[in-house]
Amino acid sequence: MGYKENYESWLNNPYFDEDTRNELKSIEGNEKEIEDRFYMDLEFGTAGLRGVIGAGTNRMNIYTVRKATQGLANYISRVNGQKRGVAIAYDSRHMSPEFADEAALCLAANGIKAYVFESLRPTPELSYAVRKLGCIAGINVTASHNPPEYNGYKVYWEDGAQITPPHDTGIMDEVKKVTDYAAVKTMPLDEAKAAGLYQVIGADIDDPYIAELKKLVLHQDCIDKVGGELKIVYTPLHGTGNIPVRRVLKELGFKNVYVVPEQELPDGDFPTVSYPNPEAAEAFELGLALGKKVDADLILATDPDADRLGVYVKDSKTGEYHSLTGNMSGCLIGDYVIGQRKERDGSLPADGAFIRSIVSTNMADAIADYYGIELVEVLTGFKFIGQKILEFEKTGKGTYLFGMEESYGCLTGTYARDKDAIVASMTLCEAAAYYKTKNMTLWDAMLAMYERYGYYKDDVTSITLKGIEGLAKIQEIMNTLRDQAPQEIGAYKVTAIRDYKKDTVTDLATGKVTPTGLPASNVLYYEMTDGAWVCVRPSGTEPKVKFYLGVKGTSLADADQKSADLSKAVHAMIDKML
Ligand SMILES: O=P(O)(O)OC[C@H]1O[C@H](O)[C@H](O)[C@@H](O)[C@@H]1O
Repeated sequence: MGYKENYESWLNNPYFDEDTRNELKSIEGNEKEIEDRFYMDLEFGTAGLRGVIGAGTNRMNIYTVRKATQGLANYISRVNGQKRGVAIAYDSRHMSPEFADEAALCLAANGIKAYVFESLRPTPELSYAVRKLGCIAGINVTASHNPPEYNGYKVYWEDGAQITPPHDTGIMDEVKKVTDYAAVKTMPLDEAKAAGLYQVIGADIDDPYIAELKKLVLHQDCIDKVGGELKIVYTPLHGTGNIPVRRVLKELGFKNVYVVPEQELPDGDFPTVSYPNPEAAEAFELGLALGKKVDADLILATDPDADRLGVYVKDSKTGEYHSLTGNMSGCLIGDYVIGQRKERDGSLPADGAFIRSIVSTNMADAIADYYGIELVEVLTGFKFIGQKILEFEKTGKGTYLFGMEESYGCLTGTYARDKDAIVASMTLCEAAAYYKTKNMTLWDAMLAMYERYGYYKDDVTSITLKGIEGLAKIQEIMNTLRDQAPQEIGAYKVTAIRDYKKDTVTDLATGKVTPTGLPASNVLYYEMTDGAWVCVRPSGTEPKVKFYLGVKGTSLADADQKSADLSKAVHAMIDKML
C-alpha cells in the first residue's frame, strides 16, 4: 500500500478513534505531511521504536504501540515465554503512561502477564526489573533525550539488555506480520487485573535496585570522611532521575546535594530546554548557574530516562567549570572503578574486560592496557555491551569490569544490562570523595589521567537530515564516502579503512583486507596517522548522520588544537557532500 492509501485507510476506518481521525482530517491536502506520516511503519533502530507522537503509521500512537506489542506477544508465544511475563516502565514524556498501559493490556489479552511500574522510572531500573522478576522481556516507553514531540518504545530481552539478534529480527518479523490494526488484541484494565495479568510494581523493585548499586561502592570510608563537605548540583532535566539519584546519594552520606528547582519535577514539555540531552550545553545552563552560586564541586545532569549522565567539574585552581564529554566521564569512572578494585583485591580477574563502542575514545584502550585487561570493541548501542556481558556469562570466559559509550552512558556492575546514569552519578560522587581525601578534584584526576594515558581528545558532529529526503541524503553521503574513499583528512593520512557494512578492514599501504570481527553495520571508520581517526555512521535513534573524530596530542592545548583542526577538515568534507 502507498502512503496515500494508508492515509485513507486510517481516515475512514472506524477502528481508529475520533481524535485520531480528526487529527488526520486536519492534514488533508498537505501531501508532505501525509507522506511523512504514512510512507513507512515506524522501524526498530539502535534503541527500538522512536518517533514523533501523532496519528499515522510512521508515528508513535496507541495503535503503533499496540501493533508493536502484538508482534512482541506473538514472538514471546513462539518461544513459549508467556508465563514469565514482561516488565514495563515509562518516563516523563507525553503519552508515556498511556502507551505503557496499551502495551500491558495487549500483552494481557495475549495471556502474558505485565508488571507495570506505578509511576515513572529510569531505563536502567527497567533493565534490572526484567532480571529481578525473571521476565522474558521488558518494555520501556521513552524517547530518551529526544525533543518533547518524540516518544519511543525500547524492547528488552530476558537478560535485561535491549534486543539483539536473533530476537530483534524475530520480533521485527512478527511485528511486520501484524498488518491489520483491528486484529490486535487488547482487554479492559480491570479484567486484566482480575485475571492476574496486570501487576503494579514499585518499591518492591526500587529497594533491591538501590541496594545493588550500593554494593558497588568501593570507598564508603572516603564518603564518610568528606561526604559532608562535597557540594553536588544535580538536575534530572524534568525526567526520571530525581528520586533515585537523590536517594542513593543521601543513603550513602552525601549531605550537600542541590537539585535545580526549575528542572526537578517531571514535565514532558521539558520547558527549560529545547533538547533534554546532557550532551547539549543548554542542558547545563541552570545547573551551572546554581553550581556557581553554591560553589559546587561537580554538576550532574541525567537525561529524561536517566541512562545518560553529563558532568561539569570545578577546577579549584581557576574556579572555572569544565565540561566532561561522555568519553571523559566514562574514562574517569572506568579508571576509578578498575583501579580501586585492583587496589582492594590486590589483582584484577585475569580475563577482566573493559568494553567500549567503536566510536568511543581510544583512552579506554590505554586504560585497559595499563591495567593489563582486555579491551573489547562493540558496535554502537549499549545493547552490544549487554550482549557481551551475556556472552561472558554463557561461555565462562571474560569478566565484565566496565563498559562505556561516547554517548554519555556507562555501567559498572552487571545487575542491569543498559547504561545507568544513577550508578554513574553515584560512582562519580564516590570518586570525587576519594580524590578529595587525596586533596584532588575530579578535574585534577582527569589531568592525571591525561598524564598517564595520553592526551586523547574526541569529538562528534552530526548533521540533521529529516524525513524521507533526509534519509535518502544520509544514504547518499554514505555511498559517496564508500565510492570515493578519502586518502587523507586534514593533516592526517588515512592508513586503513574499516567498512563495517562490507566487513572489511583495508590496509591502504599493503592493500591487505581483513574482516572487522563485528556484525554488519553501516559504518565507515578511517584509521589515520598519529593515532587520529574519523568514523561516520547514520544515527539509529535520530534523523542524523554522525561524524566522530579522535586525536592524540602531546599536551591538553596540543590535543585541543589538533581536534579543532581535524574537526574543521571534517566539516569541509561534509560541506562538499551536502
Ligand atoms: O548514534 P545513535 O544510533 O543515535 O545512538 C546513540 C545512543 O542512543 C541511545 O542512547 C542508545 O541507548 C545508545 O546505546 C546509543 O549509543
